[in-house]
Amino acid sequence: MPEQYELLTATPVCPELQDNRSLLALLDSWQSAGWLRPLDRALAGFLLEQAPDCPPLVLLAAALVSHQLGHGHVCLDLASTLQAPDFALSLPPEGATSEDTPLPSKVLQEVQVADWQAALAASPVVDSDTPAAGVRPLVLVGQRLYLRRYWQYERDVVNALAERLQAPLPVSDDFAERLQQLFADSQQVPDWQRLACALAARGRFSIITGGPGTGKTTTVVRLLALLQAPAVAAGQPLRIRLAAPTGKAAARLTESIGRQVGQLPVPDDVRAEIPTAVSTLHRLLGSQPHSRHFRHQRDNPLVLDVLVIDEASMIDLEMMACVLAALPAHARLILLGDKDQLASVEAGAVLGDLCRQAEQGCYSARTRDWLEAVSGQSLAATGLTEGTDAQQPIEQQTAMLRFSHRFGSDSGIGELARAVNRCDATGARQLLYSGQFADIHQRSLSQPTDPALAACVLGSETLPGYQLYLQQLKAGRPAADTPAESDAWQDWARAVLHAFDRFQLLCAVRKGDWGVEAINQRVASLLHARGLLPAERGWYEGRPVLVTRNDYALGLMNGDIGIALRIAEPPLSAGEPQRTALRVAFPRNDGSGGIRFVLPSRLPQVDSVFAMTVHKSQGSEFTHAALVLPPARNPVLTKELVYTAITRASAHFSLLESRAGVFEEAVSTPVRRISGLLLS
Ligand SMILES: Nc1ncnc2c1ncn2[C@@H]1O[C@H](COP(=O)(O)OP(=O)(O)OP(=O)(O)O)[C@@H](O)[C@H]1O
Repeated sequence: MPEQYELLTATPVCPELQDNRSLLALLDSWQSAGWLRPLDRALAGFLLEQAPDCPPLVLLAAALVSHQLGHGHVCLDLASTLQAPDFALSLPPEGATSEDTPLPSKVLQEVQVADWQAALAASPVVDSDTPAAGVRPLVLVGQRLYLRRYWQYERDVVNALAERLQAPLPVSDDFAERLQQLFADSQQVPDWQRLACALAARGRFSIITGGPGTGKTTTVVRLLALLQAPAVAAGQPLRIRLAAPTGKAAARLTESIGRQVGQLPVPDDVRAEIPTAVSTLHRLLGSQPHSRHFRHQRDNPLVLDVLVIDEASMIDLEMMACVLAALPAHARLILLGDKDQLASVEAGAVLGDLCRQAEQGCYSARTRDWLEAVSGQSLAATGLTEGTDAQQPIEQQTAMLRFSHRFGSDSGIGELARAVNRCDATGARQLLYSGQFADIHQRSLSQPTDPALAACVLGSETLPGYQLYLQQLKAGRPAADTPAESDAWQDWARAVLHAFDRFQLLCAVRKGDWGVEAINQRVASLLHARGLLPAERGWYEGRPVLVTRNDYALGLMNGDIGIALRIAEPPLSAGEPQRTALRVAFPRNDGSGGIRFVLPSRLPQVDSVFAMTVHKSQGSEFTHAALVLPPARNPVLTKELVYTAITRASAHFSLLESRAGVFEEAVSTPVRRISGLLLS
C-alpha cells in the first residue's frame, strides 16, 4: 500500500472499510437493498479499475457523491456526512428499513473528517490543489467532494455570473420619468416592484424573487415595456424571449403574461414587440435526441437581447450552466421565482443559493443611492442590511417583492405560508386550529384507509375533490353521433382537464404506505369502488397521467398532465360507422387553449396522478391542494416542502397528517442542499 494511505490504517475502521473487496460487498448490499443506484455502485467499480490502489474510503466517497447527486446535492460534504451519516445521506431510503443492511452511521462511525480528506487528496482519482488544471474524475474543494462535471458546472455558473455582474448598464436620461409613469398607480411604500424593475433594467443579470401573487409577472411585463419603448423608438426592437423550466409553468406564464401585456399603458407599437408566448427551457436551448448537449451553446448562442426565465427555483445547476453558456454576452438575463420554494429535483438549488441574502437586501450605498434617485423612493425605513459591491455583487442585482396582492392578511393560505416560511411551527399550527380562516383545513389520518382521506379526495360542496372532473367527464360527454372532427370533443376534454385542476393530492414521499405510489393506487381503487371509474388498473377512461420523461417528437414534457378519454374516431373506410377509441388528452401548453389527443401506447413514461409529489407540483396551481404527510421522520420533510405545497393552492389548502407532530417537525426543518455556489 502506498505510503500516503498508511494513515488510514492507523485509525480503527469497521470491517466494511478494511479492504476494497469488503467495501464493494457493502456497496453491493446497499444496491440490492435499493439504497444505492446501480450507477453509484458502478462509479466505485470504475474508479477501482482505473486506480487499483484506491483505498476503500475513496471508493465509498465516490459512490456517495453519486448517490447525493441523485438527492439533489451537487457535492458530498464530508463534515456534515460524518456528523449525521444516515440523515445526511437519506439512508435507509423512504419507506425502507435497515434489517440486515449496515447503516452508513455504523460504517462511518470511526472515520474522522481529516483522515477522509487526506485520503481523497492523496488519491490518483481526485484533483484537489489546482482542479482546473487537472482531468481526474473527482474534485475535492475543502471538505466538498464533486464529480468533475458538477464542479465544472458550478465554476462555469460562478464565472459567467461574475462576468455579467461586473458593471451596471447605462439607462436612458428619461429613465426615472418613464419608471414613474409605469408605476403611477402604485400604493406600496416603498414600491418593491418599481425598485425591482429599476435594478433589472440596469443589469445583464438580475433576480426578481417573491412569494405567490407578489407581482413578479406584473413587474417583468412593465420592465419589458420599459426596455422595449426606447428600442422601438430607435427602430431596433429588442429580441425578447420568455421561458420556464416545465411545460406547465410555461403554460401558466403564457396565460398570465398575455393578460398583463394587454393592460399595459404603452403605445400599441411597443405592446406588439412584447412577446406573450413562453417556451420551455429545453425547447429554447434546442434539446437533441439522446444527448445532454443543446443545439444552442457557447459556439451557437441564442439569438436574443433579453431572456426572462420564470419559476427559476426549478432550474438545476446543469441547466443554469447551459443557459449561461448559450446566452450572448450583451443579453440581459432576468430570473423570476420564489426563492423559498423547493429546489429542482435535479442537483443544485441555484435560485435559493443566489438569493441567500435577498431578505436582508444587502444593497451597497451606491446601489441604494441610485435606486432612490431613479425610483423616487426612500429605502431609509426598510431595515435592510447595508452591503458592499465587492462582497455582495449578486445582491446588487436582486430584488425581493414583499407584498402579496393575492394573499393578503385576510387569507389563511397567505398567513399559513408566511408562518411556515418563518419556520414558525407553533404559529402555523394555531392558524390551522383557530378556525379563523375558511380556506385552510386540517385532518388527522389514523391509517392509510382513513375515511377522512377518502372524503377529501371525493370532495364536497365547499371543497373541490376528484368527483368534479369525473362528473364533468360524464355530464359533458358529446353525444355518441357527434362527428369525430367536431370541436365538441376538444371542448369536452378541455373542460375535464380544467375540472381536474381544481383539486390535487400532494405527497411528500414516493414510497411506503403514505407515498405517491400507494396512495395513487388507493385512490384509483376508491373511485372504482364508488362506480366513478370503470377500472383501477391499466388504461381506463378517466385515468389522469403525469408525463415523467420529455418526448420531443410528441411535444410532451416531463410534468405534463393528461386524462384518458374515449373519443370519436373517423371510420376506417367510407360507409363504415364512426368508431370510438381511448386517447389521452393533453393541453397544448402554447397558450392556444388547444388539446392534443395521444394514443396511450405512444406515450413515453407516465404515472397515474391522483397523487403527485410536491416536487412535481411546482409550477402548477390548484383550486384545492391537499398535502399528505407521512409519519416517519425523513430528510425530505422540510419547511420548503410544506411551503411549496401550501402555495400550490389558490383557494383552499388541506393538511392531512398521519401522525401528530409531523407537521411541526417538517416546518422546523429548513432544507439543506449542499453546494458551493458562490462560496468559493
Ligand atoms: N402593484 C399592484 N397593485 C395591484 N395589484 C397588483 C399589483 N401587482 C400585481 N397585482 C395583481 O396581483 C395578482 C398577482 O400578480 P402577478 O401574477 O404579477 O404575481 P406573481 O408573483 O407573478 O404570481 P405567481 O404566484 O402566479 O407567480 C394579479 O392579479 C395582479 O394583477
